[in-house]
Amino acid sequence: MISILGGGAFGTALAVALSGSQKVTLWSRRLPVGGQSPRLPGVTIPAEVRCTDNLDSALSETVILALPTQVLGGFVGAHGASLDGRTLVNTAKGIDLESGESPSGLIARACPDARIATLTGPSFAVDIARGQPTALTLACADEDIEDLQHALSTPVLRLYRSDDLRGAELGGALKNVVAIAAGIAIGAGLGESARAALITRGFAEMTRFATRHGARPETLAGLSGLGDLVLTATSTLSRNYRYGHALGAGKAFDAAITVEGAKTAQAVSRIAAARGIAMPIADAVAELAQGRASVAESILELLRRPLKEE
Ligand SMILES: NC(=O)C1=CN([C@@H]2O[C@H](COP(=O)(O)OP(=O)(O)OC[C@H]3O[C@@H](n4cnc5c(N)ncnc54)[C@H](OP(=O)(O)O)[C@@H]3O)[C@@H](O)[C@H]2O)C=CC1
Ligand SMILES: O=C(CO)COP(=O)(O)O
Repeated sequence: MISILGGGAFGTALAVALSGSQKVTLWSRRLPVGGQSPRLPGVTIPAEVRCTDNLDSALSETVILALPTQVLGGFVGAHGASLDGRTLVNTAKGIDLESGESPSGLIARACPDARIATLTGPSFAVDIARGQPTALTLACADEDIEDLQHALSTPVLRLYRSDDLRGAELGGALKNVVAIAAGIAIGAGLGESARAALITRGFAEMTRFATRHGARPETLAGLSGLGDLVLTATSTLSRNYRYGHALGAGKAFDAAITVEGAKTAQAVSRIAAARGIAMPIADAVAELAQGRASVAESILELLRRPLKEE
């Protein structure tokens, strides 16, 4: 039995995908209307999925947290007593702006006796909900998760295990920042060559930042890092990419849409400055997301950097 907390796009997609092999309860603060989540229109939640807005009645031994990073700390803080002691699977891809914590760090603080894992990697909610083949990373720092790997895998949802929780989470958080930069490049009309350069140099930044935080470089080159970067930085299905595109084109973007990379860029830029880690692309995205620079200024700033070895 699996509980999923958060009836947005990803929580709903996982509920649909896992309901073929598991009893699934989907908790959300807004119940689906006509069997559909307002965050994933066009996907009908099967009748076997129990949908509820009563949190206490929703909890089973294994709980998937499908909430955005910036609300996760408040949520687990408020419900820590009910969630602690269970297996908690994070799906958020970001860094908490207030504390600088990873999603699993936020959960560990509120639930010290929980077994905590993170599910991450290249996967648009709509692909998972439609049963299209997907490969993801399931990471946990120091506990056996083979049982969980099997419980959350399906014939079309293939989970790889990793003990590099830090690397898996940082890859997922940082790729959103680079995806915004890639969207800016196309939105501003800089061309696909510029986007390829940003993706490549962005990947170098991701690896630099993550390894300085104890991650293994090969994790960054895996599904949770490079794999998700390739998906997110090249697809108009990505909200981070579309947000960047709007920024680059000088167009408005709906503030109700979840864009993890905007606040994460600010967190990354602040942490990197404090630790002396060069992150020029994340710095530029952070400035643009706060309206503190123009696209033209940011591009000039990146191009003016001293020439160096690759
Ligand atoms: N969508 C995707 O393709 C994928 C997303 N992810 C990651 O999963 C995480 C969740 O994303 P996603 O599902 O897409 O986001 P959505 O914006 O689609 O959904 C967010 C959900 O969180 C709920 N929510 C927001 N604030 C609160 C709160 N304070 N208390 C309770 N519920 C709250 C929203 O409710 P309401 O609708 O009422 O605001 C909504 O149900 C993100 O970190 C994302 O990066 C990972 C892989 C793929
Ligand atoms: O993380 C995702 C795909 O793996 C979803 O990306 P967006 O949040 O940019 O839509």
